[in-house]
Amino acid sequence: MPMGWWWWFVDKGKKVIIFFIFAFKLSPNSQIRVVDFNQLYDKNPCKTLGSATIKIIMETPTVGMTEVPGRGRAMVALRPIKGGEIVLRDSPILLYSALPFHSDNHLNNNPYCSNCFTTISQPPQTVTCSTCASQFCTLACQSAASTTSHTPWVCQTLIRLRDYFSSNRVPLDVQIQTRFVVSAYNLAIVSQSKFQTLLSLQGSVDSVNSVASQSDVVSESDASFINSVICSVCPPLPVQFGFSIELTKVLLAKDKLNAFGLMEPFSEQNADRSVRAYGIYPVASFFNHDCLPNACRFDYLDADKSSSLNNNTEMVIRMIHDVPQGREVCLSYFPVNWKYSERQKRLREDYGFVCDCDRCKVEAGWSESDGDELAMDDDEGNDEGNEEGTMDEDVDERMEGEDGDVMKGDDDFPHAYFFLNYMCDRTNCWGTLAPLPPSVGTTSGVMECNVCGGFKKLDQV
Ligand SMILES: C[S@@+](CC[C@H](N)C(=O)[O-])C[C@H]1O[C@@H](n2cnc3c(N)ncnc32)[C@H](O)[C@@H]1O
Repeated sequence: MPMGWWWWFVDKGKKVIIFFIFAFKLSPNSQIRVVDFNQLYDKNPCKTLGSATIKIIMETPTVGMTEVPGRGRAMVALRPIKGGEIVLRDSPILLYSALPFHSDNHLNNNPYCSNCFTTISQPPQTVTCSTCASQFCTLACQSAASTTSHTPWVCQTLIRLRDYFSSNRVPLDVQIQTRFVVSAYNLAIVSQSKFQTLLSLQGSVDSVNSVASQSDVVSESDASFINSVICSVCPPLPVQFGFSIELTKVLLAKDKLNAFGLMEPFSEQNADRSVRAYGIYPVASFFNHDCLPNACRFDYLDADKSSSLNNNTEMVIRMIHDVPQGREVCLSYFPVNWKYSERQKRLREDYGFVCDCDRCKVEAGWSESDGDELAMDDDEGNDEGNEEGTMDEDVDERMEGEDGDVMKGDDDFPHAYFFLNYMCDRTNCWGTLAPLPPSVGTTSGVMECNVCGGFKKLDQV
């Protein structure tokens, strides 16, 4: 609940000065918005202040965290929520590149800012670190990074790791995990409180091991390898951070269960869009999975950064449709058109649970070929473009039957409604559609795709 105090006093008998101090014990999605500087002007004793009256609105929290047996922490609707309503804006405590180390110095191979991961395809825009040659989108971003994601320790570490990985062939997933561990230890250097937040997220080596097959748990040998590379190659970490193989393994488990994949820019020509960066979003991490989600996430990495109001790394979670109070709000951890066996495999091996959502209950009774009508693997049956096992909701997976033949009879396929209404049908997209935020009490008539960013009117859907 919000608690507020305010004081006012008269300055030389003419001006009234008011101070507000608020203390909060709120769910993380609550916001204060300064909405109107003048609205109270005529009704308020602050009249003599003219335009200095500020109205502060506390938005009622839409979701709150609770424990759900068998599912751990979960986000639940605290009141009826409309389709399109924003239930969370979350900033990352940690972002790291999903590209190999050798790509770092070449804008053609790695056209993303090393700090905020916006696309910087125009060389004149680029700012280059004079020590390690990492690229940044602006001086301001580089300057912000120097005390957060790109400290002197990271800068020196990158130089050495690029050298190391250019002369040793190491699989991409291990390079990406190494980037994560470096970012996580750097987080311990720059912010103990954020590091503790990272440690408080779901994920221990045991929890992943419990259901997953042995081949897919946080690999003991990968963790040892990454640990030894960081010990032997990187500048030493301050002793008090307790750098150890055990901590490295725990961190990798947190990453596996909680990292969100942030995708490359969408293009209809590119069926193999992959991840540009991963992010740990501490509150968004509390959303559980459902194979027919009622909310989806949007990111705006390539949004115009010229306005100081635009925080391009913020994640926005919006409702896909209305839900009643008390309903759990869930995301899908991967594109919703994946077939039953793929979804079960991913959730079991990477997230350590067996999904028994309503959709899985129905599809469990289908034959494999029924599932094929909904989703398609690549030729080897792999989950193309989504090999990192993290919450890559946006990864492209094509749904078979593009001409509209995906729908089975209603009895076999009760969730047909979801696919018709909330899945984008643009070539190579297959994102999820959610209404734009509603204006007072009404759902907006325009749907936005969380992958291609396209808009559709509800009556076109
Ligand atoms: C990103 S976390 C979600 C928040 C988590 N429940 C917590 O307590 O912090 C992912 C983990 O939540 C649990 N989880 C998510 N969706 C679930 C579901 N549908 N059924 C059971 N467990 C689920 C699994 O343990 C999974 O590894």
